[in-house]
Formats: sequence, structure tokens, C-alpha cells
Amino acid sequence: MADRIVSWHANPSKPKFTPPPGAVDAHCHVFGPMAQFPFSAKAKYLPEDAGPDMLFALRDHLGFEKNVIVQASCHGTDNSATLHAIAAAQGKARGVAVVDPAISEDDLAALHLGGIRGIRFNFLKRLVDDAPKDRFLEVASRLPKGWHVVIYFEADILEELRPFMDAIPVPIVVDHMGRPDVTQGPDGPDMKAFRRFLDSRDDIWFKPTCPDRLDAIKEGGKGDPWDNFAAAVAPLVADYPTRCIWGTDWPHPNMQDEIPDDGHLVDMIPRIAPTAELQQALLVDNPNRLYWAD
Ligand SMILES: O=C(O)/C=C(\CC(=O)C(=O)O)C(=O)O
Repeated sequence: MADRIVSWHANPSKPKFTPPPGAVDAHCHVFGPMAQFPFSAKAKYLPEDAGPDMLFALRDHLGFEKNVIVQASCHGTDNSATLHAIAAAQGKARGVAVVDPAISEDDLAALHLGGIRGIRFNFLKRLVDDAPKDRFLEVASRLPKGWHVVIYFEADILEELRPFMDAIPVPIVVDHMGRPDVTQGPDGPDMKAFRRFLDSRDDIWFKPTCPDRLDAIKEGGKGDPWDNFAAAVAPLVADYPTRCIWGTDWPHPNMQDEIPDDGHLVDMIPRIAPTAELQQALLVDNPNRLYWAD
């Protein structure tokens, strides 16, 4: 078996910033444990186990209260590991699933009972083999009441995806802002195109997350403390304060060459959301509206 990767920090620092009561880490994953929850045969990476006990220990260490667990691509459309982690959180976690678009109404209902409140469409070619838009639109038209769609794409295909995304009949949450080039600054072409998308509908949300990915040294960025990211993203949070949610992205899939310190990621929050009101919206009010409405 290929070497399994470790993409998370063994001993993350304690953040200086203290999240407000009820704060939600609204973008994180679990990997396995593989013995109980094998990875997909189509997985593009093979991680070491990073299960619920580790996730909840990090939650408590960072000062968060709840998690939204997003199905990682290494588990394909088998959401068992995600559902198991949600159940283990005893009400302190909800989730986002990846499904076969042919999924039945009964199976969608079962996912809802298991704490799922959305499905994820991943367009990153390095993570998934195919992304059938027509089939995605069909399943998006018959989701349980109150669900949304999470979409992960890179900035260079935003315009190409617009007709597809404009046709999605439920709220959309964009992972990591669609990966803009943060070295362009807050008014660069990537952020301008993303703002045009946000302005096209009032039910498009985003995650101002992953400075470690978007401002990585290997991507031409500055690396920790991710100054380009802070400068480019703070104006976006300020302009759309009720439509953003935040997450660590632990266990940081594929970041084994530039593993972020989760305490440093949390200390980015006051740099992109500098007031208590913005922090309350980003970390508590907004994620609870999306994931704990019922
Ligand atoms: O974890 C993220 O949000 C980003 C990922 C991994 C991912 O999305 C997945 O494996 O499902 C990435 O850019 O490799």
C-alpha cells in the first residue's frame, strides 16, 4: 500500500483569539478510521486515520463548540465515516455529504436523519474524476427541505460554471471562495468575478477559508501568517457579513508539504473579521442558520 499521508499538525498552538460561545468550525473532515471505513477505490490521496476523537479534541483545543463535517473526496460517495463522526458528536455536529446523483428519496431522508444538511459538488480535477452537471442539477432539484449545495471549484472555471450554478434551485455555499488568487489583492480580477457571482443572488454564501492553501509559499504566496490572504479577504467578509461561514479545513487534505498550525489559522479570524459583530455572524449566527435551523 502506498504511504499514507499525514497532512495535519501534531501539536497545534493555542490560538490567541478566543472564539465566541457557540462558535462553529464549519468546514472540516474526518478520514476513516480506515479499518472501519475504507477509502474509495477512486481516492486521489490516501491519508492516515484522522477520526472524530482527534477532530473533537482539536475543536475543544481551539475553543469551538460545534463542527460541520464535510465529506472528503477520499471517501467518495460512502458517507459512513462522516455520519459516524456526526453521531459521535452527540448533537454538536452536522454534515455535508457527497452522493451519487441517482440517490433515492429514502436515502436522502436517511442522510437528513443522520445530520446531513447539504450535498457537495467537487469540480477539482485533482480530486475527482467526473462532475456531471446535468445529473447534479437533477438531484439538487429534489433535496430535503432546508438543504443547500456546497460547491468546490477553482477561480479559472467560475465563468464556465455560472450557467450551471445559476440553475441550482437551493442556496449555494462556495468552498474557499472558489480559490481566488489572493496575491491579486481585494480588487483583483478573481475577487471581482467572485463578487459579481455573489451579487447575482442573495442565497450564495462563501467560506473565507484556507489561507494555507490560497497563500501557500508553494503557490507563490507568503505562507504563514498569510498576509496576502488577510488583505484580500477582509473586505469580502465586511461586504457580505451575513453570508460567510468559517472552518479550519482540518485535517487539511493534501497539505502534507506545508502543514498549517490550526492555532495560527484561528488567529486569522480577527484579521478577516475584526469586530465582535462580524465574528458573531461568521462563527455563530451564519453557520447555525444553515446547519441548525431545525
Ligand atoms: O479539504 C478541502 O476543502 C480541500 C481539499 C480536499 C477536499 O476538498 C477533499 O478531499 O474533499 C483540497 O483542496 O485538496
